[in-house]
Amino acid sequence: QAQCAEVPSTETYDYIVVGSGAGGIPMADRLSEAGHKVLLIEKGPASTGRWGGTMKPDWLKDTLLTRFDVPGLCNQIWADPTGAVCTDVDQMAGCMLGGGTAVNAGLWWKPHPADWDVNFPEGWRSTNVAAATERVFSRIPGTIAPSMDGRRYLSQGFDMLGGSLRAAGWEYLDPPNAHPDKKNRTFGHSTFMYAGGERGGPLATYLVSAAGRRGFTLWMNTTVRRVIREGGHATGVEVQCSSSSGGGAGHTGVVPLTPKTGRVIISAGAFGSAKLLFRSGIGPTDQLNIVKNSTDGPTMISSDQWINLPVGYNLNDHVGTDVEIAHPDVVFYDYYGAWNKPIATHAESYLANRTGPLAQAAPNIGPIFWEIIKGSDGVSRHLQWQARVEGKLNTSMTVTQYLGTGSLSRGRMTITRQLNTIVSTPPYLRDKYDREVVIQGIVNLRESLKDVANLTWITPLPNVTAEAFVDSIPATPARRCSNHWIGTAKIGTDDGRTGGTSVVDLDAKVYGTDNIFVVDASIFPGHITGNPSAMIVIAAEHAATRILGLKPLSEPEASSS
Ligand SMILES: Cc1cc2nc3c(=O)[nH]c(=O)nc-3n(C[C@H](O)[C@H](O)[C@H](O)COP(=O)(O)OP(=O)(O)OC[C@H]3O[C@@H](n4cnc5c(N)ncnc54)[C@H](O)[C@@H]3O)c2cc1C
Repeated sequence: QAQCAEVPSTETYDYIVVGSGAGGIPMADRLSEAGHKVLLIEKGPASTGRWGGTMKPDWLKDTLLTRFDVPGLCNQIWADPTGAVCTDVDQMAGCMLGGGTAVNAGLWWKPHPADWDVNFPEGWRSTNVAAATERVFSRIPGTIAPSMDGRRYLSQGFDMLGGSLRAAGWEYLDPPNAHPDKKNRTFGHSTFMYAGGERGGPLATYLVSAAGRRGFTLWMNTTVRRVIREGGHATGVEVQCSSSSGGGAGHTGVVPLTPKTGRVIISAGAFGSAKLLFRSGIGPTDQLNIVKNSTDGPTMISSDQWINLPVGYNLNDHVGTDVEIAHPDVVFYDYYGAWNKPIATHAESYLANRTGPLAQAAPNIGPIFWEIIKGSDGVSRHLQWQARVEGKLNTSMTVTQYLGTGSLSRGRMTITRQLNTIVSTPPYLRDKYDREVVIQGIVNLRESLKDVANLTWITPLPNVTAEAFVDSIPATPARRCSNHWIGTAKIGTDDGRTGGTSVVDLDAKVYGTDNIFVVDASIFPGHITGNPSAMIVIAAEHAATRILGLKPLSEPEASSS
């Protein structure tokens, strides 16, 4: 049994960052870089080998690598999520060091300007975040050729589908991240955050520089139960050893902030951050009452101190719509089988040089292609299509359509008495023009592929209309989820306490508080073109600059609370 250490009550921190995902790691790095004393608290265990992770198949056992390091094993999260994912969330979410960036497929996109400009407020537009974007892509450039010999393996699916799109007039981008503004009838190889043939990303960059600083402390296996506050001022956080984190050593007790000037940054993900706000008495009254009636009741802040904000509303995810095609040129590779029994020469070349199919993401992802379609409401909507070589046949490709920027549907997450979060209102296709664009995207893809010799449509079948097909798939997370959850603590100038929709202000500070911030996917007001992790890291970089620029609390602040 791992030990559970008491928190030393005399040690205080300038910043406590809760959650080590795409938002939390870069935030903790920037704050420590500025000379502050920073504590990063992660509820899950170590993931990649560098940080002491241990989960691995036999063929990695004599190496430092874990399953999270090897791109070709990223899909194991679907076969065996135990110990790596959150057990208090009804969706797939990484609960370990790195959060989603430890378990995801590593797709890594420089945002289209509209990803900021359509939904984010002034101060967070594409021109405002240009410096943050630069910084992120200089630290994590991403690659379209992850194998260390620069070769792309298993490219039959890419060649067939990419070649067909090209023949239909779609433009090839080399590479896509050199042209982030070109998202209309374009395609390219997938860009991954991988580096050196391994996962890379925030765990291999920002966390490494943070960990090298004396003022930085990392606790894993430690869950933050609540932010302790007096009115709108946080004084510390209450932590407990995580029960579900594979037995690593954690901490229990109350961690104090540096008196007066200390700050808490909540970066626990779209579900985790909302949950922590609820448990800290911040959110809609119906949700806070559920917490009050749970095991948290006795320690919950009294109801006269509750801050009524629309936490949990504005939930969004890309609506995923899968189509399946088959072509005799396409060759399936058994990435799932590579867990127990990788092809020997592929395991050898990966271990020796980080080359070959196992240096690439499962299950052979790409091409990625984009289209912008205007709904009859006049709103342009961005579609990203993501192909992978798997499906009903050995020659199948499944292609997922994500509806992103411009989508108007929203849902809601709520909490249960057992303190689990649930998607109580799925955000998918509630807006009729969102549905119209999803359908039109499929019509357009069929049209683009109609002259491809020997290509067969498996789903939808040729005699099914795109409309009937889209309507036949339930608008539920089980069928439409893309694992790109955002929006539960929206950023904006319309203060949610007085009828507005926003939970945090332009500095990512929770309305009604003077030192509690939320920085992660939760603050995104609306969805974006592609997979979100790079944009979340950019948002964290930008938020860090803004937060570091705030006056210390001991000095009077013009716009506080
Ligand atoms: C299977 C999967 C595949 C994906 N593929 C891609 C992809 O290829 N490309 C891409 O861009 N995006 C992908 N995503 C999405 C992306 O990973 C997430 O959008 C991103 O990681 C979210 O960042 P975040 O900082 O908001 O939260 P997270 O990365 O989820 O981090 C939150 C962290 O907080 C911790 N935490 C939560 N509550 C507490 C608490 N109370 N106390 C302490 N710690 C806490 C969690 O354990 C977690 O580590 C994928 C997601 C999944 C699940």
